[in-house]
Amino acid sequence: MVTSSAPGKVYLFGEHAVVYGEPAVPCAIERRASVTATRRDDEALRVDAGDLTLDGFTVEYSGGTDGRPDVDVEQPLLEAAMGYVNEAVEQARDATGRPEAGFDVHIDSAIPLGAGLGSSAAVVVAAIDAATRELGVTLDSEEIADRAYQVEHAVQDGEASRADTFCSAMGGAVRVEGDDCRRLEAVPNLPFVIGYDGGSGDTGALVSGVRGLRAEYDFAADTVEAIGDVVRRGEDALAAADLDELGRLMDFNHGLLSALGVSSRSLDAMVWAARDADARGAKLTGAGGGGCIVALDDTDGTETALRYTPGCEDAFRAELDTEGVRVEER
Ligand SMILES: Nc1ncnc2c1ncn2[C@@H]1O[C@H](COP(=O)(O)OP(=O)(O)OP(=O)(O)O)[C@@H](O)[C@H]1O
Ligand SMILES: C[C@@](O)(CCO)CC(=O)[O-]
Ligand SMILES: [Mg+2]
Repeated sequence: MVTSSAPGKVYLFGEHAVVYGEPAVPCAIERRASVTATRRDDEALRVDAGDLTLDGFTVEYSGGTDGRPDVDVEQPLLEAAMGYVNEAVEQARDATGRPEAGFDVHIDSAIPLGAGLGSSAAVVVAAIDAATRELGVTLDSEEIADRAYQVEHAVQDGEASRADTFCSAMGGAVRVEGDDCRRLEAVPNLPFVIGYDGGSGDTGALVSGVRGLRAEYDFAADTVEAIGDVVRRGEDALAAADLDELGRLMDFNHGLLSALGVSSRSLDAMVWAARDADARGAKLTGAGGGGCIVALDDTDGTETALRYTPGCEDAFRAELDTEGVRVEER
């Protein structure tokens, strides 16, 4: 039995545009998904994902395909929900040359699902690490990041960047531009405050929406490029530890994401609550549609304001997590 964990993330800048080759800067946060993998005697995969729906469910895959959950969930919904774990186990089998290996997988996560905090990447990264170690193979973080990216790419129908998975595997603040992924060193203290509307967005559908707009309208393609420009300016502000400029650029980034149709009423309400509370800046994080915003504020103002904002279900401070994937127990 091996338990590994990996962090979620917020985007300081650049989600969506990163899918089209613009740079992005995601930052790992101290909220983790833990995955325990235990080798089985047969080839089956049994997944126990207590956080997956309101009640959670357990599903057993015999030979990887025809499993049924122990609650009444429709097959397409089940496949959508199980896709990430299934593919992560396939990657572990491939990496170890053990296509027949069966596992009991238990997932325990403090990252809300589909809310822009990278729950899918964290689960996939932790699952690949735990399952490969359980088979006696230790992959380095870069290989885990790469294999986790293959999973997101497959499950999201080819609509994924390396950003979430690289950030979760490596930890810290990272910069991703196409296949070029690196950790940013000497990052200033970033006072992140997160607002969560209790909802979620469908990453694949939101990415497809942006792809469609970009193909249809030149100005939407220009908007994607403008996000890239914001990120490049943001990197300078980050290097200069200029939090006011970072905040202004986050505000701008939110406006551009909003133009691309990936914000929502509650995300906008939380962004405005943060701005009214004198946050240095605020934007949605991740795919959008619902879920979380991230603000920069070193005072308690934004957190307090978010608590009183209709539509905001939870507000909390998030520390940068400098550690990526790690073993918790074996
Ligand atoms: N605790 C969990 N247990 C099992 N599966 C999980 C868990 N957390 C996330 N997942 C998988 O990840 C999916 C959500 O991924 P999705 O990419 O839509 O959102 P996200 O990663 O949270 O947000 P974003 O990609 O915008 O940062 C879930 O539907 C599920 O398949
Ligand atoms: C929307 C997106 O840019 C971030 C989702 O967290 C998609 C991706 O990069 O794969
Ligand atoms: Mg995701």
